[in-house]
Amino acid sequence: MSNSSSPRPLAVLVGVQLPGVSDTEHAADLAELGRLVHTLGYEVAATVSQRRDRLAAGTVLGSGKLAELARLTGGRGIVPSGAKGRKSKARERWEAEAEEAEEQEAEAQETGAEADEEIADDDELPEEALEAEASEEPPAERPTVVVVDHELSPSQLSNLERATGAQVYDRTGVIVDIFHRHARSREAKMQVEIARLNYLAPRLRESTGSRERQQGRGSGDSAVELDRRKIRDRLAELREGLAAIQHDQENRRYARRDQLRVALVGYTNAGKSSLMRALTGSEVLVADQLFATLDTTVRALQPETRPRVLISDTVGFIQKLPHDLVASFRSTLDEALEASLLLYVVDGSDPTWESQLEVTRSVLREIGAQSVPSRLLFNKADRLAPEAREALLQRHPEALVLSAHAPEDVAALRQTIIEFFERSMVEAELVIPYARQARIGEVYEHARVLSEAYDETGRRLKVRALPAAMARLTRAFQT
Ligand SMILES: Nc1nc2c(ncn2[C@@H]2O[C@H](COP(=O)(O)OP(=O)(O)OP(=O)(O)O)[C@@H](O)[C@H]2O)c(=O)[nH]1
Ligand SMILES: [Mg+2]
Repeated sequence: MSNSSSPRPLAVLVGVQLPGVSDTEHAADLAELGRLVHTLGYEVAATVSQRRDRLAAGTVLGSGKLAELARLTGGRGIVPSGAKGRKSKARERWEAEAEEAEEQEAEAQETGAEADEEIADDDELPEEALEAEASEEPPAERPTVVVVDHELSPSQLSNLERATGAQVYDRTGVIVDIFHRHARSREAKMQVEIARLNYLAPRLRESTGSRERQQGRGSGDSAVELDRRKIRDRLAELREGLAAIQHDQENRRYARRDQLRVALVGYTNAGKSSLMRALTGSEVLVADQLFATLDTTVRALQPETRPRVLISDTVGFIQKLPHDLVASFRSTLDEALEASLLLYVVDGSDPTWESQLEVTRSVLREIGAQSVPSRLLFNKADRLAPEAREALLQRHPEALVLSAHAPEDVAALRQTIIEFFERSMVEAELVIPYARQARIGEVYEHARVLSEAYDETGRRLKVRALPAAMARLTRAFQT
């Protein structure tokens, strides 16, 4: 099938430019979708884009554009159906929650109207008002996958599959699949499976339903019910397993509570793992892929400081990140919540850095991390012209502009981190009775010892530590 220059299967991107979305934003959205699709292993062969008031309720695109898309994939361009379009119902469906959609489907089955075959095209703009581009030449090999840059209802998804003859993904589906592929730890795998089952459940219902309807109504209900029960059971099992893992993690986090902690947060591919590597000398995965990192890694800042500073690398964010996925990565993000300092990593060389920063801010706001002290880092400075660098600093004079690949920049960042903690530390004297010398290690772990003296009461240490750590140490060694 594939030739040597293009060993990847081909995909077509589909985007609808809705009112209020500028050309630049629309192009950036599609470019990002292309990178997601590439991360998933496909080559983008063409893009079909249409300007519309809203997504067509039945098939996203209007009939003309749908036919154009189907020519690329080799499909028929229409949804095989005898059913009349009933727009209002279709629109309701589009807006409805998955559970509601399910009820409507049952209702439609009863009245004999196939809800998923309703196509409403009358909200399409006149042909001349459309600004559409598709790649001129259809590729020699046909794309086998269509990826739509919007969240699709189960019926839109199956309508598009029938019209194009290709496998159809929506944006969420692509992200869920990438997460599935990149999950490494047991915890991440479980989190992703929960998100995936939640995502697949309504779609599974739909496709199972239509297959069974072909076999005769009624016969399928028990099978669908069985699938649902299986999913429910599996979800319960996963949640239980996850709760146990997360309990362990909470304990580990609790043990680290007094340590100096920094979390790298930011948009996917901004360079968080690269900075993590550079700051800690660890071998975390760095890749030019979206969502390369799904697990939180915690390592000490190198060369080690006293007390040591722990750095965590976290999962990246993306615009329109499905809520379920955010929820399932909650525990990863708790790491950020408990840090004393958040480093917001932004790819300064990306023309959409502002909206990427906004996405990061809003996710962190959502989990309540907006009050954690933070520092803005514009990464990939090696790709910036001096003027671009200036422009960034003009917008954010408080930011650091740096490159994860430049050792002197990383050294400066290390210094910034150390100074941040230095400013928040307090000094005090601890007296360690001779009887409790065995616990001296705790002092060294959480504080920096400035001087030592001995007298009849014990060892007198002048130390610097964060206020909370100091309070705990003082209590621990009180006579
Ligand atoms: N030119 C340049 N490339 C960089 C820099 N930092 C990171 N990169 C590249 O950007 C890509 C993504 O880097 P990662 O460190 O994996 O990014 P991340 O933020 O951890 O991404 P996710 O884990 O996917 O969220 C890789 O190809 C890196 O080599 C930099 O300072 N300059
Ligand atoms: Mg990473």
